[in-house]
Amino acid sequence: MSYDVEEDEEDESEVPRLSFGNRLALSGVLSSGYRKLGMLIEHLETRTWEMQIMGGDQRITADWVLKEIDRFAQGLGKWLKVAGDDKAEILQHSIGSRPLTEHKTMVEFGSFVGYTATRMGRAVERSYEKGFAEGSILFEDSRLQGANRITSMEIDPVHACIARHVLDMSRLSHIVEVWIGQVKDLIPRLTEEHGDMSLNMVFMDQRGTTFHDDLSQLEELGLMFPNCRIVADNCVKPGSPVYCWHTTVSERYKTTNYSLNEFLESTIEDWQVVCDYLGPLAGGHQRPMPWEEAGDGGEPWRSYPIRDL
Ligand SMILES: C[S@@+](CC[C@H](N)C(=O)[O-])C[C@H]1O[C@@H](n2cnc3c(N)ncnc32)[C@H](O)[C@@H]1O
Repeated sequence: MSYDVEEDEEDESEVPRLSFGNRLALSGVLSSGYRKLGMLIEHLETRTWEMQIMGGDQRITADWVLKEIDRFAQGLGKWLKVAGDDKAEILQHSIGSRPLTEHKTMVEFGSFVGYTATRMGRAVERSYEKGFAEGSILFEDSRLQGANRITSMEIDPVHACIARHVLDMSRLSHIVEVWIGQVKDLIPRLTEEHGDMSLNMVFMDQRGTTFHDDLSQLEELGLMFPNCRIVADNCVKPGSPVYCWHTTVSERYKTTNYSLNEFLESTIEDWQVVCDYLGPLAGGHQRPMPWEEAGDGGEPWRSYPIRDL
């Protein structure tokens, strides 16, 4: 198909030639990963439009958006690296187990398309509805007086824009905010915006090899309230060995390592590591990092048998 602009006889050299034929229009510029995300948005927009013309506007909810993303991901070549299926169950339970006391917030590291951000936002919204109906949550508390209840951090601006759009579609933008940047640079902003000990839930889903550094920054800045729940995904695939070692041996954490299947992949095993932070004064001395403990003559720490944790 060609979209050549008709040639203008007066000034031929100045006429821009817009042609898909010569591949000017983005093809080759977008990676296949981004193209798949474009297809996801197209799927969601088309399904939304279909619902609207059928008069089902009120059925477009966060749960519906999550189901549509699941449906899209089941298509051939459309798998998405999101925490769905069994992984979502653990996350959902963790959110439900943390009370929404005033001035407590939750954070996600790695938004991607906003799938878990939507799940977390919906879980919080459900708690508001329940708490407001029972009278245990005041309406003003539910909005934290203007501040968001969940912050999701994302390094890739394209992913961040998609996540914001998905949250808008799910009508959860008043609960979840997406911040663009690297987790390590954005963590200090949590202290500025929400204050010390403001976190009661953390979902780690960025890059496994940085989990332990990001966790120690949270500890150093005193951001986690005692009993803060930390759920870390993809701990075996691609893997976060130092984080698994630290959370398992440190006396500051009560940790359970769950073995489960990857989203929509019944033959691929992965771990979600769930810890409760017991507070800065918990336990005796802090154990050194594995490479410090192994020393020069010791067994290289990389050969530490992760399955013995
Ligand atoms: C596995 S995906 C997150 C999936 C999402 N939590 C879900 O389940 O719907 C990982 C995301 O983390 C982002 N990411 C990786 N390293 C990061 C970092 N250091 N800071 C912020 N985002 C990061 C990636 O761009 C990617 O979008």
